[in-house]
Amino acid sequence: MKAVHFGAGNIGRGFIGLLLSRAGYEVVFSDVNDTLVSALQSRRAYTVSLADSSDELILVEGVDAIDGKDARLVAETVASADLVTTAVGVHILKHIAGALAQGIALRLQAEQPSPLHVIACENAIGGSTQLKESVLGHLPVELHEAFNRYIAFPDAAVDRIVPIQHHEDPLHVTVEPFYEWVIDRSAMLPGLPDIDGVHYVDGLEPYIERKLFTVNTGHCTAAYHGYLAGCRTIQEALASASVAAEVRAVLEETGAVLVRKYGFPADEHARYIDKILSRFTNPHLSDEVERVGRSPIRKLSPNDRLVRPALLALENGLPYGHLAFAMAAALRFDDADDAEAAEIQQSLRSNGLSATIARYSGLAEDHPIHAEIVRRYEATRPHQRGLA
Ligand SMILES: NC(=O)c1ccc[n+]([C@@H]2O[C@H](COP(=O)([O-])OP(=O)(O)OC[C@H]3O[C@@H](n4cnc5c(N)ncnc54)[C@H](O)[C@@H]3O)[C@@H](O)[C@H]2O)c1
Ligand SMILES: O=P(O)(O)OC[C@@H](O)[C@@H](O)[C@H](O)[C@H](O)CO
Repeated sequence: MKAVHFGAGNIGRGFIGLLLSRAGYEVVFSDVNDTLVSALQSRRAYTVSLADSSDELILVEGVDAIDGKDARLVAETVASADLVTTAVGVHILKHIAGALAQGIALRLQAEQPSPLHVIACENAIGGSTQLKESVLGHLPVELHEAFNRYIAFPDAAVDRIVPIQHHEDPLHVTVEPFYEWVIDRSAMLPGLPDIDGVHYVDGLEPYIERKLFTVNTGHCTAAYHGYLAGCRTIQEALASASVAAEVRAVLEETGAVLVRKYGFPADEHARYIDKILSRFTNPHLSDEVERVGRSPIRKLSPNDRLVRPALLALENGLPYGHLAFAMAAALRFDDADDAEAAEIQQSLRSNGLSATIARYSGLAEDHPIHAEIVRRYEATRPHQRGLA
């Protein structure tokens, strides 16, 4: 069995590639990073270690790589694969869609095409569905019926913290011991063998929202407030009592939404929050606030980890003030190396606070959450780097 995995980065090697290889797949990574591609091609293996007190080194063998810039080669490799997965970043999905569509078109030429599952392992609601829409846009209408019959794009939720890291060996990756990979079985075609370690569910929404609105909302809250407090890492941020209190407060807000919406038992959800906070403070990891806060435009978008739970809170008459405070801190995330952070700062200078909030969050200027973000923003100052 062959899997093509787009993105030989931290999650690609440290999570998805590892599980697929253990499940018996020959994993072919497609990446645009020449260093990673040539190292994988020459060694056909890499190592993973766990961020705990063990010194276990996991060897992942039988892997290969192709140059993701070579669309023809990517298409041919997809044409002969049993499974396609991605971990490239949700904003990159549209860039891989063309070659993926070419590969799918090649498969669909066969008299009896073999089914294919394409699973986006990104931090987004409906990542595979978004990829499917992009791929469809590259395919002629006459292929759409066969496409819908033979190609499935089940949505997924993936959870494993893998910080940016630098090792002498560019392929080695250290990952936290915890992982969770949930796939929407209801969107799958018959015949794909279960992958060990994957949790299959009928209906992904509770899983992706619980993960995104707890792990990722808590994480970016720590990153944005930590950044303002002058912290370098998430571990440092959570060592600050004021930042840790904000993170817990935001998780109480999203927790109330999740318990109301999905009926999770409150004590079970409280344990889920505690477990996540303990993962953030793993002393064997050092995770920079710039990574966790990266792409603030994406994180402030209407369907993502801050605005969506705040809207659900408002709809249900629940509090959202700490979520608004995290959004205000996101607007102060002034990382010059982050193109989205730089764009927000430019918009604040050119268009002002109110228009910038409306533009990136989708919240109209007379929306109550918009007003709360303005109030919270005005209570912090950029160079103060401390909680108001
Ligand atoms: N790191 C984590 O803790 C974590 C956990 C869960 C989910 N995620 C999600 O997984 C995704 C990847 O995150 P990551 O931390 O592994 O990032 P990463 O930067 O380490 O890896 C992304 C890889 O994609 C490659 N890439 C970029 N454009 C490409 C293209 N056109 N074709 C093929 N490859 C391309 C990059 O070269 C890089 O190797 C993101 O959506 C992220 O939100 C990350
Ligand atoms: O990858 P992002 O930018 O969506 O979010 C940054 C982190 O919160 C994220 O990568 C977490 O480490 C991960 O989602 C844990 O499962």
